[in-house]
Amino acid sequence: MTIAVELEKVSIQFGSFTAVDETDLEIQEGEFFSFLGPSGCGKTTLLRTISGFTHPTRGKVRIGGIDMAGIGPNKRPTALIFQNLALFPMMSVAENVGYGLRVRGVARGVRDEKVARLLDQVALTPHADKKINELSGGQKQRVAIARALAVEPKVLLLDEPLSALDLKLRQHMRRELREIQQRVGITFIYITHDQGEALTMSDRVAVMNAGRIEQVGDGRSIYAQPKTSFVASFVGENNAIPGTILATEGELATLDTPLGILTGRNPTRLGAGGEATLFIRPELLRLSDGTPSGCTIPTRVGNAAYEGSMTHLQLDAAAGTRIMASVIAAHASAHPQVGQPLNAGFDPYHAVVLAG
Ligand SMILES: Nc1ncnc2c1ncn2[C@@H]1O[C@H](COP(=O)(O)OP(=O)(O)OP(=O)(O)O)[C@@H](O)[C@H]1O
Repeated sequence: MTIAVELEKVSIQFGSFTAVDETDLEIQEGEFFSFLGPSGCGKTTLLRTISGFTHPTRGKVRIGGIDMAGIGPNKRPTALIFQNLALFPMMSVAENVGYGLRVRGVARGVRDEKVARLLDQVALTPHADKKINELSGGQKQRVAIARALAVEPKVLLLDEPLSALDLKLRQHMRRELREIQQRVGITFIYITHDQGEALTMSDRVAVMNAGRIEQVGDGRSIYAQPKTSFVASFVGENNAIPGTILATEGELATLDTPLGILTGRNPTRLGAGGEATLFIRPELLRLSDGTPSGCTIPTRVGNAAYEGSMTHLQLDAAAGTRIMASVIAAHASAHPQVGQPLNAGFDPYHAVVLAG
């Protein structure tokens, strides 16, 4: 595989504040790659650095193997789509898409042909003559993408482009963006604080926290095999139970916690004696009024919220700890009485023990 974008020990400082800290990363050609992280973690700063609007304080950015130091945004093989899209309201859809070609002096005939092909790729051919304010939110997104693709970037950078849309349209556009990316086959780099967006669209996701990438992987491994406490808590719902490691054996670590002695996988090979947190996903708890096999946390039902297909239970455990459990609503254990005692059990291989 060929590397489209490479960051080598990139640090970006604003005065004494470090927005991005010694980051190494390789993004492959044709990959849909997302940066996921909370507000202020440095996602936009990294994207602006790849596009050339911000310069690294230290380290190198390479695109297509070429060091981008001293190369301005207009000279890079990248295009950036902003959150507000920045479309030209007085121009038609076709004029917007052809704008970049017109300013580059591309001849009319060539331009028209290319605009027609791009409109077809983003399914806007019937809307070519409309003005921007005659379009829906999703159609405007597609105009912005076609306009960016017109100048044939090798890498398309997208800065939270769906955040202004309502939930239904956002979910629809996730599929559309992914389909457009697969059709045109170039690298998409996408930033978002919405984990659903990142996990559903991307080949790989980088989870960022406070200027550092904590983990890179496909959606499944980020969700099921978090490598840090931050990733375990930030991506998806999780129960976090702090404790002290009593013993380790093979892949497993056993913790002394306020909720009892609990065991989980120990992927980072933490040693006995240290403080750690055991994470167990709400949907991986088995609820029973008997004694389930594996680890058991005694609880009482605090609250049950029915949400269509799933029921979300809040369970009160020892030491004022609240445990979340999600059960398929059709399942018998999804309808307990408030105050009823229930044991929440789990298979130790479904839980993970991480530092912090
Ligand atoms: N030009 C600047 N001068 C000073 N500090 C800046 C500048 N640009 C960004 N920062 C700081 O760098 C940090 C990272 O900002 P950045 O915009 O990259 O975050 P983000 O992860 O994209 O957040 P959001 O999701 O809110 O857009 C923030 O603390 C921000 O205040």
